[in-house]
Parts: sequence; structure tokens; C-alpha cells
Amino acid sequence: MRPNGRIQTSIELLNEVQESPLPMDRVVNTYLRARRFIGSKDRRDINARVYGVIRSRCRLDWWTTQTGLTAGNRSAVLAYTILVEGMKASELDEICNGEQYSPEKLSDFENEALATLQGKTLDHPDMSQAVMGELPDWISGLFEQQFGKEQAVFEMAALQQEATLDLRVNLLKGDREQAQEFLAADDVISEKTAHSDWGLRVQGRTALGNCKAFREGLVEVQDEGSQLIAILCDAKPGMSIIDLCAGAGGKTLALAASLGNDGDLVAMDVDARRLQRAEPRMERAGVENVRYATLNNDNLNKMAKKGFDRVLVDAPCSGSGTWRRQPDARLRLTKEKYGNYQGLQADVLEKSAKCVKVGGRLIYATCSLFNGENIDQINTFLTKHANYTLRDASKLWVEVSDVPCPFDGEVMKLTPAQHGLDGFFCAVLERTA
Ligand SMILES: C[S@@+](CC[C@H](N)C(=O)[O-])C[C@H]1O[C@@H](n2cnc3c(N)ncnc32)[C@H](O)[C@@H]1O
Repeated sequence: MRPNGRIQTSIELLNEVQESPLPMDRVVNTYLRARRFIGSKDRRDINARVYGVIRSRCRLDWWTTQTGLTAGNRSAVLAYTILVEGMKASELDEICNGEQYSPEKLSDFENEALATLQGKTLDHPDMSQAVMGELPDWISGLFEQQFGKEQAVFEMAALQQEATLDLRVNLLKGDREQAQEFLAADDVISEKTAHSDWGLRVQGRTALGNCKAFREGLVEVQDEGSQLIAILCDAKPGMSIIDLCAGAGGKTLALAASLGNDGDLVAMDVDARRLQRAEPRMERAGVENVRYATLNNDNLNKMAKKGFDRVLVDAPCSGSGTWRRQPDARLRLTKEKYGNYQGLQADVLEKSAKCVKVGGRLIYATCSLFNGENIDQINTFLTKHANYTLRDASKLWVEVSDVPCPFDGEVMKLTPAQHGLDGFFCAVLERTA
């Protein structure tokens, strides 16, 4: 592929990402899978540009607006080639020749505007905090409210970094030392994670599908922060547990390992297709005691009759804590969607309350950084449910792990800037009557 073909493909791919309701990584994979003729070097180039543009989209739009260009995928990619890739404006003009597979020829206006970007850097001192933080204004405002002006800058910057690749070792199949050996045999170097004693952090990027440790279920991909939520569930062999928003089973797998295949584990979700994706993962991991149930009133009533030791509510949320991994998600979140998530969270918390037995625990978690989805939900719940009490999570931590507690206070709040992990929230409530 020639450079102009790569640039045009990047523009087309960004158009597809914009039009699809699916997460960016799925759109990119589907697009490239359908075009096997695109070679590996071209793929790497296109991938790097497409993700680079999304990660710097607010700053690129700031620049294109300054120059009078219409903000859009074409302008953003063209500006990116100059501001980030260091291409000369004259070279860009030459290669955008309008021939087959090339971007449309640059207009005189585009040409002049793009030429003014040459020699400039992506960052500019006149950019607002929101633009520098690569967030829409209203979300930048939420960060400021939440963390204060100074810390908000660090949190927003941390969300722009690439996330690490963390694995959870499946204790049903082996331990961390064994997993490290297996991975090393496939040239994957890892180190033990600091806070989760089930975790390994992989150096660099790797195709895990080629590793025996992954294929045989000894390791699963799971951010260390997400592992800490499973640790706080304090699941023990023989317990009964519902994972109420199990999705494709990330946390169910961790809970299953704690149960050691002894106990009753129910994976529920409103989305039956997501639950189906959990099944092969459970099989690979050697999990034998999980049952699946759609999250509906009938099934909830059945679960309520039984009463469970633990109910994990890994609630649907804005996902703001995971924006290092999904840089497109921050551009897709609207005020309306954010409000809807809060409604869903209150609803699912309410539903879960009746499934916990007296003395049992309700564990509420999100991968959001915002109080509106986190502590505010817990406070509202507690005002309505006098039979629940908040257990101090940092004290509980000492009972469940030998590793020093990675957070302070009654609830777990992890942030990319403070912990180097995805952002997570977790509160443990105990049913007293
Ligand atoms: C954060 S994800 C769960 C991730 C999963 N626990 C894991 O560790 O891989 C939230 C899940 O909540 C489910 N969910 C539950 N109730 C929902 C509702 N009312 N509307 C939308 N999604 C809901 C979604 O289908 C989604 O799978």
C-alpha cells in the first residue's frame, strides 16, 4: 500500500468508527479482517494513526478550527500527519492526488490551512483544560468537581496513557510462579502485580492467543483493579454467589477460582448474548459450578427466595475509568447517556437487595471515576434500606489479603493517576436484617 492509500484507509476507518455504535476496537478488527489484502506493515501504520487520531481528537479539532478547516475525520487525519507524524505540507499535497485509493485532492484552501500547521506541536498553551485533557467540556467539568482543579489535570492526563496488559492467574489451574514459567516459555515476560496476589503484568504487547498458559486457562486478561473487586468479594468455598451483571464473565471467573469449584455460582445478565460469551471462558478455565440466568423479574424472585452469601453488582456505567483502553468512549459519552446509567445503577442495586441473605453482602462496583455513579448511588441506597450497612472496605481488605491495602477509606476508589490502574469503585454492604 502506498502512503496515500494508508491515509485514505485511516479516514475511511474513522468514518466507520464514528457511524458504528460498537466499541472502536471491534470496528477496527472487523474492518481489517474483511480486508486480508492489507499487509501487516500497512495494518500497523493504519492502526497507529487511527488510534493516534482518536487519542488526540480534541486537540486536532482545536487546530483545524483555528485554521478555518471544517472539523471532521478527513481534516483530523490530515492535520495529524503534519502535527504528529511530521509530514511536510508540500509532501501531503503531493500524495493526496485524488487518484484511486488516495484521499481526494486538497483544495487550495485546505492546502493553505494545512501549511500553517507545519512546524507546530500538537499541544498549544491557549488550549483549554478540557481540550488538553482530550475531553468534552462537560466531562472536564465533572473531573474538576470530583478531583479539584489541580488533581483533575493529572487524572485527565493519566487517562491518555496506554494501559498495561494485566493477567489474572486462575488458581483452579495453577499458581503465579507456574503461570510465569509457562508464559516465559512462549517468550512472554511478566512480573507480579503489586496489589493483587493473583495478578501478573505483561511487559510490552503480545498476542495471548498464541500462549499455552492462555489457551489452557491458566491465565485470563483482567486489569489489576478489576481483580481487587473480586478480592473484596471475599468468596470462599461452599458459598452461594450471584454475579448479577456478569457480562462475558470477567469477574465470574475470578469468583469461581475463589470458590474452588465448591459452591453455587450464578452468572446473570440482561444480555443473553454476553452471557453466552462467558461459557467458553468458563470451560477453558475449568469452572464446573456456574449456572447462567437471564436478569429478569422471574429469575430474581427465584434467587430472592434462596438468599445468597454474596451478590456482586458490577453495574453498567460510563466506563470513564477505562478510557485508557477505549479512547473513543470518552467522545461518545453524552450527558443523556450519563444520566441514563445512573438510573440503571439505582435500578439494578434495588433489584439486587432482595437476593442477599441476612448476614450476606452486596458488593457494588463500577469502572467509573464519578461520584454520581459511585458513592452517591450507595448513599441513596442506604437511605432506603435500613437493613443494610456499609462495611469499611479498607478494614475488610486486611481480612482478605496479606498485601498492604492499596486504598484508604470506607470504599475502594482507584484512579489511573493515583494507582496506575484502570479507575474502579467498590463498596461492600452487609445485610443486617
Ligand atoms: C460493567 S459490565 C459487566 C462486566 C463483567 N462483570 C465483567 O467483569 O466482565 C455491566 C453489565 O451490566 C449489564 N446490565 C445489567 N443490567 C442492565 C441494564 N438494566 N441495562 C443495561 N445493562 C445492564 C450489561 O449487560 C453488562 O454486561
